[in-house]
Amino acid sequence: MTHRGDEKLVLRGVGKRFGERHVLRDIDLDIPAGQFVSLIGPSGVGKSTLLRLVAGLEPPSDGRIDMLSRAPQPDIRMMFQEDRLMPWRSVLRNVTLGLRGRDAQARALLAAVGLAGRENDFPVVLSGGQRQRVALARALIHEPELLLLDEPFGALDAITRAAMQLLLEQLLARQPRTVLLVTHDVEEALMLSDRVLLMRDGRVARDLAIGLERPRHRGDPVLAALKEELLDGLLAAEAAR
Ligand SMILES: Nc1ncnc2c1ncn2[C@@H]1O[C@H](COP(=O)(O)OP(=O)(O)OP(=O)(O)O)[C@@H](O)[C@H]1O
Repeated sequence: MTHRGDEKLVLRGVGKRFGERHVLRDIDLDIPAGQFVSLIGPSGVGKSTLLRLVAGLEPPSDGRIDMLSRAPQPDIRMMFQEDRLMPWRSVLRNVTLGLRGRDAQARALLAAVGLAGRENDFPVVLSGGQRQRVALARALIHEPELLLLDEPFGALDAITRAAMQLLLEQLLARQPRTVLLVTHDVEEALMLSDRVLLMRDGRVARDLAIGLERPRHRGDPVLAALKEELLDGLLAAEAAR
């Protein structure tokens, strides 16, 4: 489905309970088309749970989540810390999984993620960063209205991680998508996001607009000040657990 620019993700009074445990509460959010939003917060605060609710993998206990779109069935794709590729399928066949007649598009996407010439390789011979590139191509070939990223670069070394952040930024500049990213890395959130949500005690405690120009520079003093502010917020949220 082509990105039309008029979709919107809306959450109203969303809560989630697992038995007695109230993990998420009172989440109200409006995320317009093309916005890149990061979710940060202490471990166990409910970031992944929120992503799973938005993906429709689990129902909320309270409230509602709507993807307002002209598409009858908006496409939502998810990417995880593990690549979740099929080891018995080639790189190309992982990207075209469930699709027919899209080889040319898959090859072009693999070239865009830096894997030209690796189409016939199997995941086992790729590095962790390369496998995440395939996972990214596999998500993007569907031209999703919404891309849900659950710490997709969390298992990568710092340099590969920075390269993946840059790649994601470049791909999104060419083909904007609405993105929800869960990350523990405050700098990653600041490099990529239009908006950072800091979660605390199952709620959105801070909703910070990041108005920095792109491409962004890690040494930018405004970014450094925002980083400090978010780290302080994270530490306070951690202390309140
Ligand atoms: N299916 C489930 N059944 C019971 N409890 C669950 C379930 N899924 C998540 N939880 C609980 O909900 C809370 C939030 O988990 P979640 O994975 O969303 O946190 P998170 O913020 O993503 O944490 P992390 O940063 O460590 O990945 C945790 O206490 C977790 O144990």
